[in-house]
Order: sequence, then C-alpha cells, then structure tokens
Amino acid sequence: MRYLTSGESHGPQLTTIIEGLPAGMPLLEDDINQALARRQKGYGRGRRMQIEKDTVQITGGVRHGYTLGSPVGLVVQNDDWKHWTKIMGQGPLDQDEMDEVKRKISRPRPGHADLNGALKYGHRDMRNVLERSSARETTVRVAAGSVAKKLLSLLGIEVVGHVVEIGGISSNKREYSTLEELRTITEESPVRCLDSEAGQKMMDAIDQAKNNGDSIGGIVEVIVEGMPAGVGSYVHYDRKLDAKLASAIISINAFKGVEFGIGFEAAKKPGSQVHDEIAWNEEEGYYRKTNRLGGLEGGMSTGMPIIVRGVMKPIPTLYKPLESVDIETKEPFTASIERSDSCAVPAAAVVAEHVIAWELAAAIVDQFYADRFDALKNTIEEQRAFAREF
Ligand SMILES: Cc1cc2nc3c(=O)[nH]c(=O)nc-3n(C[C@H](O)[C@H](O)[C@H](O)COP(=O)(O)O)c2cc1C
Ligand SMILES: C=C(O[C@@H]1CC(C(=O)O)=C[C@@H](OP(=O)(O)O)[C@H]1O)C(=O)O
Repeated sequence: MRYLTSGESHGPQLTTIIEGLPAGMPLLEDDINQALARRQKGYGRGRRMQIEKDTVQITGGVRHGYTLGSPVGLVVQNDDWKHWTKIMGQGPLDQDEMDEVKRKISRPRPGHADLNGALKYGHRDMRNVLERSSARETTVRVAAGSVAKKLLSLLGIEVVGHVVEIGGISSNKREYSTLEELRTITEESPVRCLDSEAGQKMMDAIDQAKNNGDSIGGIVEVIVEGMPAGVGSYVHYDRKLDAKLASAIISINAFKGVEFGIGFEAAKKPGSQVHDEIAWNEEEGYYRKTNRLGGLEGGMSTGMPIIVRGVMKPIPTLYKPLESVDIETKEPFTASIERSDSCAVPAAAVVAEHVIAWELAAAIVDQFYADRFDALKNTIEEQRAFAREF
C-alpha cells in the first residue's frame, strides 16, 4: 500500500492518492473529516487555523460507502487560497500582474527548509520552497492516515496520539485504564495532555513563548493496542517495522528524534532491566511481563502495545527572529514575520498518530496480502489464533 501527496500551502487544494487498499472496506468522508478537525485543534496555533475548515472530498475509489480496490483519491481545499490566487496562480503572469506579485522571498528562516531548498532547486524566490515544505501538507497525510486507522480499527487495532511534554513541562500522569479513556481525556485537553495540571502549565508556557516572540517544542507519544505479533520482519533492513515507524515520525515537519518504549533510558540500564520476560497462558498465548521495549523486537511487533515517542523542535518562524542573510543583498537581517504558530505539538500528536497508523496498516496489507477486506480480516484472525496456539 502506498500514497503520494500534492499541493502547496496556499495553493488551491491538497491531494492524495492511496494505492493498494483492499476492496470492500467501509469508508465515509465523515471518518476522515473527524481526523482533520482533530488536527486543526490544539493550543498555540496561529491565525491560519481560523481561516481553514478542513473537510475532505473523496474523488475516487469509493462507491456507496465501500472501497472498490481502485486508487482512493482524497482532496482538501485550502480556504486561504482565495487570498493567494495571484501570488500562487499556476498560469503565466502578464507584465502588470508580474509587478504586483513579484515580491520575492529572499530572506531564509533559520531552521526552516528555505535556504537548503533554494540551493537544491535553484529557486531565488523562496516562496517556491516554503509553500511545499510547510506542514500544511500534514493535512492530507492525516487524511490518508485516517483511512489506515479505519482499516486498523476494523481489525481490532486502535491507535492514539497524545502530548507528554511541552517546553520542558512533562505530564506526570501516564497511567490510564483503557486506550479509550486516554483518547477521551486527551481529546478534551487543549494541549492533548492526560495530566490536566501539567496541561495548564504547558498552556502558560506557550503563552509566555508567544509573548516573547518565541516558540517551543515538545514530545508526543503514540500508543497502539491490538497489533498481532510478527508484523514486520528481521530478514531485511527495509522490512523492519521499527525502522518504518521511526522514519514516519521523523518525516513529520520539525520532528528530530524518536524512541520506543523506555527508549534512550535503555542506554543507562542493565539488560535485566530493559528486556521483557516472556510468559504464556492459555487465554492469551505468549505475552511479555513488562513492555519496556514498546511492543517491538527484532523489527517485528510482539503483540504487546506499541509505544512510540517523537520529539518536535520549536517552530522555526519566530516573531523575534534570529539573524540570517538576504540572498539578494548578502546582507544580514532580522526580519519581522506576518503569522506563525508558536507551538504545534498538540496538532503534531494527531499527525504522529496518523503516520504511525499508516505504516502499521501498510505493513499489514503488504504482509497479509489481500484484494478483499473480508479476506484480510479472516487472515488476521487466523494469524491471532495461530499465535495463541503456537
Ligand atoms: C502541525 C505543524 C505546524 C507547523 N507550523 C509551523 C509554523 O507555523 N511556522 C513554522 O515556521 N514552522 C511550522 N512547523 C514546522 C516546519 O514545517 C518545519 O520546521 C519545516 O518544515 C522544516 O523542517 P524540519 O524542521 O523538519 O527541518 C509546523 C510543523 C507542524 C508539524
Ligand atoms: C497551514 C498549516 O500550518 C502551517 C504550517 C507552517 C509551516 O511552515 O510548516 C506555517 C504556517 O502557515 P501560514 O504561514 O500559512 O500560517 C502554518 O499555519 C496547517 O497545519 O494546516
């Protein structure tokens, strides 16, 4: 299963095409719209989120609420496009229009894609870079991920993303009784945090950063329950499930680190406090007494919950900007900017949830290859029964 995306941040629309989804899976626009709305929420975002009301149009691959096995096309309109039709128009400009819109972006922001993208593609107007490097593109990644989440959910696999740290303030509450409880509580928190006290402090930290013209980052966590054991493989580097999940997290704009289970803490502990003892009972089959490795061993799922965390750096566009160099004059400058998010960690938790869901669904569809969704469902049940009785 694979997907590509297309679209600029202030262009007319964002598009994705999903290839390889089995036929006969229930899918409605509403399933996707709920995910898009969740990505738009979250304390710390800038004015753009007030302009957009992200909703999807399914443009192919679905009929009467079920997938056809043909490519699924999804489109999300950019409501901001109407303010950018000249600047972002796709046809050639006449001379008058050229004068009107020729204000080129020649001042690269440290930490964004501007300068490297300009050097790579030869764009002297860095708008040509920032339009596509913008995290606006995560809208359709969430759309594709929500289709994957639907598939997983129908197979009894649930995925939830939430925030565990913002600006150095950590959630002290990590325990929850069910994934449903984690989802419900974090959904109501403006920063998607289980710990309401820490959540309030996170909001204060975001306000403070904003007032200082600065930005802050944080850590998000994604938990997956119901994944059958043995998805992924140890036999080849590009079939390892942990590697795919790590790549998915790092592919989110501004994500700089990833860990599984106890993660980087493993470096400080002896093996006896890192590895999870294996046990067996008739009801569940094999299980681990602990889950310090976060549900992954040898590039494969263990059947225990998968726990992935990702670290997001602070947003690079600063109202109090850092020094940079104008590529036209070669002079240093510190420019002011029009608008930006001051913290997008709560939104990024939703993105992380969906990119992880995508990788898991793709790994399942590729491994238990099926053209029909009912056949896939049976195969997964058989795999679970096989593991229980093994
Ligand atoms: C949901 C989300 C919203 C973001 N909003 C902004 C923003 O408003 N301004 C900004 O400069 N960067 C924002 N970023 C981060 C940039 O897109 C990112 O830093 C940039 O693409 C450069 O990539 P890199 O940081 O991975 O190197 C956002 C990222 C995410 C995930
Ligand atoms: C548009 C989204 O996020 C954008 C991501 C982003 C960036 O540089 O990554 C910059 C900002 O864009 P703008 O300058 O248009 O306000 C964010 O709003 C979105 O998440 O839908």
